[in-house]
Amino acid sequence: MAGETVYLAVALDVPLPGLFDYSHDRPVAPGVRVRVTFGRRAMVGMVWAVREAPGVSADRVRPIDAVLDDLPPMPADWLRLAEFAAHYYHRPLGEVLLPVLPPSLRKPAAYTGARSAGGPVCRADRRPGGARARKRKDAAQAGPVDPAAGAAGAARLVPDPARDDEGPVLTDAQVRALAGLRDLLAAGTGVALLHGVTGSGKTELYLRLARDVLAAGRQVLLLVPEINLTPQLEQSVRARLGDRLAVIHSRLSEGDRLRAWLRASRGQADILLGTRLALFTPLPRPGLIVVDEEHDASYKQQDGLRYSARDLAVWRGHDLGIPVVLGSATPSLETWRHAQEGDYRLLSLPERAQAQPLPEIRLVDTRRARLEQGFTPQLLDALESRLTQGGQSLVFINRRGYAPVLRCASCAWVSQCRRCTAHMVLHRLGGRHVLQCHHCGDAMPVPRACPDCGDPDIQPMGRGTQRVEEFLAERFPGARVLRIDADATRLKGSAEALFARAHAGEADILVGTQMVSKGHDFARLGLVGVLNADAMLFSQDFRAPERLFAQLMQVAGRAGRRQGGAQVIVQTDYPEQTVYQALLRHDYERFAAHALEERRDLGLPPFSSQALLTAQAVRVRDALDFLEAARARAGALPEAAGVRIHDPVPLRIVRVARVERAQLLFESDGRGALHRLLRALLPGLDELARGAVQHWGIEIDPQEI
Ligand SMILES: Nc1ncnc2c1ncn2[C@@H]1O[C@H](COP(=O)(O)OP(=O)(O)OP(=O)(O)O)[C@@H](O)[C@H]1O
Ligand SMILES: [Zn+2]
Repeated sequence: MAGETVYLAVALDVPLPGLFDYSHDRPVAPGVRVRVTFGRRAMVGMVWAVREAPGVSADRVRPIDAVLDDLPPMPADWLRLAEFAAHYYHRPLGEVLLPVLPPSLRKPAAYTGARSAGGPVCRADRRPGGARARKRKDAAQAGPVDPAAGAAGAARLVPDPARDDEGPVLTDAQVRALAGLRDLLAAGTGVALLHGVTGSGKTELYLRLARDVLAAGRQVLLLVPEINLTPQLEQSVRARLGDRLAVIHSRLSEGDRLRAWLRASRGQADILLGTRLALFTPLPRPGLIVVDEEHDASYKQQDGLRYSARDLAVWRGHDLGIPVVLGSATPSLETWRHAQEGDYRLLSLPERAQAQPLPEIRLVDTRRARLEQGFTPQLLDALESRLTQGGQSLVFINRRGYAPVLRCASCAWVSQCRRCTAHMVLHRLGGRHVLQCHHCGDAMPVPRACPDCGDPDIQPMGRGTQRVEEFLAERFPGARVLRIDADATRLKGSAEALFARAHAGEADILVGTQMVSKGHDFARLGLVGVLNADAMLFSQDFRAPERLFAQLMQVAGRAGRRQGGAQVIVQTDYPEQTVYQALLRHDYERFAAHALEERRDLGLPPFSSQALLTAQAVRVRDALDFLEAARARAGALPEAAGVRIHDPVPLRIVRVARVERAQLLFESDGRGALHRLLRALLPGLDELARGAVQHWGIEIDPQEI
């Protein structure tokens, strides 16, 4: 074969549609990476197909620079997943295939130069603990080989049977749910929603099910929403299922990420635990996908390919013919509806596993209260009495920094970002205060006096985690107050360290944002206080109540997991709102029924499908004009039948880093009509966007509107 020119259709991560033709002297299998020159840049691309003739004239086709044969071709099912994602999210293939690989596999520089040593894969394999060393270790650790499971050729490993009785005696509800999950395994396909209240032992069931899958010689993909939840789960998995585990998330070093990816994709790891990006790891023996806290917004990628890892997990499971388990105390309404309609099998854990009752919830009406730094006397009293009893408390406020805005007492000046339509947030940094914009990252010192009128009396308004921390430390001098938020955990390793201290009981009062609200199992936590929940109540986003309810249920669920008598105090101006009334009764179903009815009346998801066209320009007028033109063009297409096209509107925070943004919402009752319209519309939009529009993009199933 060598010598004959073939043409390779190569996917590249460039913002241009289509594939790019290169030539080579022999065919290269789809799914193999190649190094090519694009314009003047060296890039890593992926071969998608071999063609007999190029799509452009042959003398313009360049040869590829090198075939990167340090890995076998990406497997067919992985290529199908990427192809589906590209198609569904309306993106060029190259913008899916390459960004989802570990970074070192898509950097041309990693393969050139004397020190590349044959590329990152070879380097990883040569390291102590790399593949070769691993192989020996794995062989030594592995249990007996199960001859019956060897159908696919590979030697299948059975976990050590002695581990079988580990773990608690299951509750009746767990036994029933586990039987349901095992039915799914036996059937080899299907989606289950494991709806279990906080602390009901969902994790325990994932572990039991994973054991079955491992025993059959298959791999488990276990997705969690947040990096901070991986250490806790990693520990349980190792303790119960052994060390054939790989962990993937975005905070790993490139080397660690590549090694974990290699171990999973070579079948050396039986369990892959990770955040959303782990979904795109090839698995040679997949047997089960679990998506824990499936409702969590972190499963949605918010830039580049705006995919939902939860939705793609369901697709991948179906494509592979393996079961998918979605777990949550507060399922997304999309998932809940699937379960109601019978598309997903609903399995419920209505009670906590350790016979602890759910915490008592109190709504404290802040309209009539005398507040001290945002705290009602009821909450302060409750904190006080927990302190005396030696219990731990959590004050939850979803706002980081010291205060959301600085204001002049005598004129109208407020700390406004120069580059965004947003306030600059006051932060304490070391011993000083600075102003920071949460949208563009701009920072500036706090002015000594009002820049407009010169009055030195400028005051912080409202409060964030830092101010709450400061207040509590003053108010309760003996208490150890520990703040956990994005600022406190910025340094590598600091999140682990802070959570370890919280878990070890080295804090009496935790102050935290949503980071602390999910998944954690703090042993002594008996009181949760919620400040400022109302901020989310009246957002224009139709999903705001759903998110607020889920967040409150989650944070409430941190309390009293090991001891009774736990309490949750939610301060609100609107105790009569449905969200709070349902929360009071821990009643997800009531909330979901109410919210679904509203969505049905308004034709909103899950009763319709949505897509959002966004545009950016220096002036919002230009973005709006473009969207208006797109709207007119879309409306004139025959595919527009059955699709509702809304009016273009500026984003709520219209300007970020001197760029103004607007959006146009498409909605239809059926998914098909919406996608047909987009497929007809999108290819022509670049032409409309010429001139003032800097960027436009399409987002399918947007989560924030
Ligand atoms: N059958 C059981 N008997 C006793 N304890 C159990 C049982 N099942 C689980 N547990 C324990 O109960 C606690 C809560 O379980 P787990 O973390 O699995 O709940 P969860 O439903 O995942 O909670 P959340 O949704 O709040 O994260 C854990 O400490 C777990 O070890
Ligand atoms: Zn800004």
